[in-house]
Amino acid sequence: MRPLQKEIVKKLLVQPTIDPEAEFRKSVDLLKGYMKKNTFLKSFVLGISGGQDSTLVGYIAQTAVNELNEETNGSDYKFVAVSLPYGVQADEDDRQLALKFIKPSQTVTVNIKEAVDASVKAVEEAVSEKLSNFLRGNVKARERMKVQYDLAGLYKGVVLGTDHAAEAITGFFTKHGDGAADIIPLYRLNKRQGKEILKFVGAPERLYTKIPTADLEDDKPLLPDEVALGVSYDEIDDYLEGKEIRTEAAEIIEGWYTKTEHKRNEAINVYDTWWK
Ligand SMILES: NC(=O)c1ccc[n+]([C@@H]2O[C@H](COP(=O)([O-])OP(=O)(O)OC[C@H]3O[C@@H](n4cnc5c(N)ncnc54)[C@H](O)[C@@H]3O)[C@@H](O)[C@H]2O)c1
Ligand SMILES: Nc1ncnc2c1ncn2[C@@H]1O[C@H](COP(=O)(O)O)[C@@H](O)[C@H]1O
Ligand SMILES: O=P(O)(O)OP(=O)(O)O
Ligand SMILES: [Mg+2]
Repeated sequence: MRPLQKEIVKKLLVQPTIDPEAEFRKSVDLLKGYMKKNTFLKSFVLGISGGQDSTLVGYIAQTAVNELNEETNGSDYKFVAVSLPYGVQADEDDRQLALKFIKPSQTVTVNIKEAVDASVKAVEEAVSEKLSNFLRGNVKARERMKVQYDLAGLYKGVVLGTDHAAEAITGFFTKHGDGAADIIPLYRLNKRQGKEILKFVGAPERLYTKIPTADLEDDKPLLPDEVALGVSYDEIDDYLEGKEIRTEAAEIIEGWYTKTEHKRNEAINVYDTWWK
């Protein structure tokens, strides 16, 4: 293994192979255990995009809620699935399929378009400059984060995140946007391991064979993550499993990893040395 690869694999805790049933149970039990320990909490909140990762975390959350309600002979716990389109979402049918599969306790839809456009307009007017489509994309991700925290406050909940090893390694998330959450049940898994679990729980194939997209840029609708990153998830997954991959691909991954180190750390203070 390359020296940095060794370090990354150790840090991100990815196993070369998984038992999907055991890993599914681990994530469900994490959520249940956290609720039992923090008795004030009664709900999980998560944005459902119609993509692979939110389908999986949503299903894990609903399973945890169903089991908690069964075990307590009640209906106190709920999973709040949040649809957060910017205007009309191109892959809305996938979101509907994901919701049909998850069967969430509650669904909330908040169209973020007005809030995002108002925020962008205020900043542009203040600085007399335009924000690029890329920067506007990050405003969308942060607005989605804000709405999820509004709902968590309202429903005595925690916000779930979909970050996993294949996103963490590349820093492929908006800082304090989709990167902000209270619990991240997929941490330790790569992209193909998430697929394996979705297959195990019987999710519609379309949702785990779908091309991953952040879908944030107005001028590049449904832009595949792999195009934005310049490397495939297959290669990222192989790298995370400790396998040898093309040198060019390894260099791209390590370039993202190094550039985004700040996203995997708390805000920098005088005692920090990792950045030196
Ligand atoms: N279409 C797409 O696929 C698409 C579009 C937009 C964003 N994204 C995703 O969102 C991510 C967001 O982009 P981003 O990373 O440019 O924005 P970001 O807002 O997540 O991170 C950039 C911010 O981090 C801080 N920062 C940058 N370098 C730093 C450093 N060395 N030390 C400390 N702080 C630092 C700065 O505040 C900077 O504005 C992209 O990498 C991608 O994952 C995807
Ligand atoms: N359109 C969306 N509606 C609800 N939630 C969304 C939407 N787009 C993204 N999300 C949430 O953000 C994460 C990260 O998405 P990436 O595709 O990995 O960038 C996603 O899992 C949803 O929870
Ligand atoms: O986070 P999601 O659910 O949007 O999945 P993907 O990253 O595969 O688009
Ligand atoms: Mg997505």
